[in-house]
Amino acid sequence: MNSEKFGILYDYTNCVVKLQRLALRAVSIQLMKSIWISNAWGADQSAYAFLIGGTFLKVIHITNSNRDAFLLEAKPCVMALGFFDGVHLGHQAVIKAAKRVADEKKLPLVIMSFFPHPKEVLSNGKKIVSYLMPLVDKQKKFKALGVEIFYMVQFNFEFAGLTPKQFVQNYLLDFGAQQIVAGFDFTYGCRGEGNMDRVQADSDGRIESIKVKKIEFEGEKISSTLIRNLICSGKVEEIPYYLGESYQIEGTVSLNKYSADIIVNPHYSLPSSGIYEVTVTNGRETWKQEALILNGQLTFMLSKSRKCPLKENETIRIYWERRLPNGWSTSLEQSHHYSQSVVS
Ligand SMILES: Cc1cc2nc3c(=O)[nH]c(=O)nc-3n(C[C@H](O)[C@H](O)[C@H](O)COP(=O)(O)O)c2cc1C
Ligand SMILES: Nc1ncnc2c1ncn2[C@@H]1O[C@H](COP(=O)(O)OP(=O)(O)OP(=O)(O)O)[C@@H](O)[C@H]1O
Repeated sequence: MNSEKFGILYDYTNCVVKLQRLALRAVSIQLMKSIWISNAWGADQSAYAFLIGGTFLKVIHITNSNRDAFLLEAKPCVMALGFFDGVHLGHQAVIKAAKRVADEKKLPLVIMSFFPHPKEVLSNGKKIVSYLMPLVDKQKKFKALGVEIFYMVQFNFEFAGLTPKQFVQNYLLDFGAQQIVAGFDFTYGCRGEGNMDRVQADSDGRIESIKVKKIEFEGEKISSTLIRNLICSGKVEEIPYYLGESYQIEGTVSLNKYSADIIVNPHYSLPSSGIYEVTVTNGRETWKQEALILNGQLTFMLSKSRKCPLKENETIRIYWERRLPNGWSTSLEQSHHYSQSVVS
């Protein structure tokens, strides 16, 4: 074989080998990406784009095993950090501060969060956190605040054991964080020893940090825990001061003869037993409604005077407005008459 022919053959073989390597890498990245983080709010893949109002929020579930594959795509960014259950007014202050910096620096706004809740994992499952909202609602709120990428890192004992410096190097720097933003009480790394005052040192001076001051209402720190407690004690009318809006849940309608049972979707919290005024929307109509919670079951008492807007099996959104004083038996009685007239 002359040298020219050999050269062409060599180039060709080299090219095929390179293409094969590239294809293998692409396949292995896809395989790595498809490794599913278990139990993550019912989502079914580890990376997907979430379309809201014509723009996308990229959601990426990171595990120990797929981390390296996603690193290949990481770009310089401004990153806000925390669990953010409910995306209350304190969380919004953090995300808005991060958005301002992202806009100034012309960098994408990224959130790095964790799942399951660190308290659940670190208590060995003894502490169950009753979430305020499922992932899909959190994503909508993030998107509305201008977040472009949402990393959800699997929180397990191996991750919890990272030293503060390892976390900063392997997760913040490696994922492109140039600036991080978190609240005054954000901690990271083994035993929660890292805090916002040592980010510069842990990143060898490569990440700047902004620590957002405590956001309070009437002298109390606004927190997811406080909102969970308000729900638990039925004080739903106080929630907008902390959340910025009424507490919302979603459920599916199951019509009975005299009432409607609402099967609440997973990862919402239900207020304590009692009668409440709620606003309901089914996408076609929005109306005020009395709701009864008894033994963890949510039931609507239907009004005698108006046609039932609910349809069997439809999904509705419920806004918790206020707890009503006693007198629910009267309403229930009315709903009996009402439903009878509809059914007969
Ligand atoms: C890599 C890493 C390791 C952590 N290890 C611990 C730990 O060992 N003990 C602990 O109490 N918290 C630990 N935390 C949890 C944090 O203290 C904190 O709860 C978590 O980052 C969520 O922040 P947020 O509650 O402010 O949203 C760790 C956090 C990170 C990011
Ligand atoms: N009231 C607040 N003011 C300022 N920053 C806050 C406030 N609440 C939370 N943050 C910040 O928001 C991020 C997410 O916090 P986190 O999810 O722990 O909220 P939380 O309301 O304290 O939750 P929990 O009550 O479940 O501990 C963190 O960076 C945290 O420091």
